[in-house]
Amino acid sequence: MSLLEIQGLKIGYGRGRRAKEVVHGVDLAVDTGETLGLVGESGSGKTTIGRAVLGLIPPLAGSVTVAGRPVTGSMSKVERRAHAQAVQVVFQDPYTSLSPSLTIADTLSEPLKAQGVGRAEATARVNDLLDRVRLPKDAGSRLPREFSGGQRQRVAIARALALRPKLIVCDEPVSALDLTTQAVILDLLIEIQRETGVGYLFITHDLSVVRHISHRVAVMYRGDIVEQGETRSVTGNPMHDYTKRLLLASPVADPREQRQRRAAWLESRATFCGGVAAGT
Ligand SMILES: Nc1ncnc2c1ncn2[C@@H]1O[C@H](COP(=O)(O)OP(=O)(O)OP(=O)(O)O)[C@@H](O)[C@H]1O
Repeated sequence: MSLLEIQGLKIGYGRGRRAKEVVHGVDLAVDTGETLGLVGESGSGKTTIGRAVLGLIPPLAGSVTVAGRPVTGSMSKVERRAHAQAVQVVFQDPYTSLSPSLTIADTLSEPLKAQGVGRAEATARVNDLLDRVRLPKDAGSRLPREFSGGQRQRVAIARALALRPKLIVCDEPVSALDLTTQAVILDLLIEIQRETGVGYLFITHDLSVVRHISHRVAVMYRGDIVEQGETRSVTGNPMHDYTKRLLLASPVADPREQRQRRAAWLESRATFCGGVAAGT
């Protein structure tokens, strides 16, 4: 059994006549030590799936299991606690995801204390976490505002690692960073995965990020997975028209190839689904 298993997952928002299904029966899996890139345009349902994995939205149908334990809306307190230990999250915005009034050490020790870890062990683990994300030890006594976006994202990663989770939902964790910092943070996540065996459900709209970090990729379009497989094969030989469009929209270093892609993308925009694809 995979670390994360999602089967026939349907999710909707609203009630009664306002009810709207936005995820239409999705199957996904992530193994220990693996990164699955969940890619698709804005509004396709990626974050909604991430929230279901975190146990924040009950599904309309289907199932989510993490390390063999079902994630449901009716988990007991003990089950929720075990789930919070097994699955953590890193969000997109390093400027709003950290409490501005807590020192970095307090930010990192908070989840440890909530799980009953004693003060001395918490201090040792905070130092270890700072080391793991390559922040200096004296970072612990400082506040988030004293750090750059990339450094704050290191803190957010350290906080996610504090409880030694099996799985981390990474929801656009590098989208707010400049390109160089993006690459550094992605390399850090890869290194942490090699050291700890953590699995990542890596949500992004950016295929170049997926290429960098994901072993496999699942492409979402309007609430459905339209294609999934090994990253190399999906990005090298896409089968679905929507994946082809995403690839054309993904930036490349060579300016000439970039111009050709832009022209092809504009052409595909006119023809794909009669030009009505959302968010383009
Ligand atoms: N709390 C909510 N209430 C009602 N509808 C919602 C809610 N959250 C999301 N939606 C809708 O669900 C659909 C999927 O949204 P979701 O945020 O999962 O997409 P996404 O692929 O993560 O997009 P983005 O990349 O912009 O975050 C969208 O149509 C969105 O408007």
